[in-house]
Amino acid sequence: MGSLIAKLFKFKRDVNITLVGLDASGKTTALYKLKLGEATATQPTIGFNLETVEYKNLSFNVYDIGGQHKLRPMWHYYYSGADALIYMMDSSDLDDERLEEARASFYDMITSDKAAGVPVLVYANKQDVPHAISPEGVTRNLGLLKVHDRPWHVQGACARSGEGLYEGLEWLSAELKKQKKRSRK
Ligand SMILES: Nc1nc2c(ncn2[C@@H]2O[C@H](COP(=O)(O)OP(=O)(O)OP(=O)(O)O)[C@@H](O)[C@H]2O)c(=O)[nH]1
Ligand SMILES: [Mg+2]
Repeated sequence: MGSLIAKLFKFKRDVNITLVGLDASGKTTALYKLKLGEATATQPTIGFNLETVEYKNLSFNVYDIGGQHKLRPMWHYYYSGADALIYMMDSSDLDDERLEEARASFYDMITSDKAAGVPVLVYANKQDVPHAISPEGVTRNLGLLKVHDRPWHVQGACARSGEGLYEGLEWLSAELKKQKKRSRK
């Protein structure tokens, strides 16, 4: 009955998404591309942005958290209550130190007990830049092949043009649907 009413009135299910990643990886660009359909000029985020992005029957409340070094200790406050996590990776940044920082911050995220087991979507962003690391390379670099305690997916993307952003949300919505079905059993 509940689902019939939801269908009739097209009720949307709210899901909370926490979006993190190193500074300048493209989080805010992606958020506003999804929200407004255009690439907006961004400033480094101090604190967070919150926007709701409608996709199919879901309302994604996306918390986009600033990624500068001094802000990263704040990320974990936004993990509790998250239905899914998105990690934004700047695939064009081939600097060894930055790759290590990305790996370390990703590891902190997936070992946080505040969002244990929730699906993780990684955007391998900036695929438009020549020599960007491929989604397979990002998978290896972040150590995802060792992650077995949750569903994960790496999606190649270009936040400026929007390429790949909705494909990522498509994967997330399918995962969230599966989880909902499992929780009803
Ligand atoms: N070439 C290219 N540039 C991008 C892409 N996505 C974002 N950028 C650029 O990367 C820069 C940083 O983007 P932001 O969206 O502000 O990065 P952020 O992750 O929100 O950064 P913080 O708020 O500091 O954590 C901007 O100049 C964007 O235009 C992309 O897919 N390709
Ligand atoms: Mg930002």
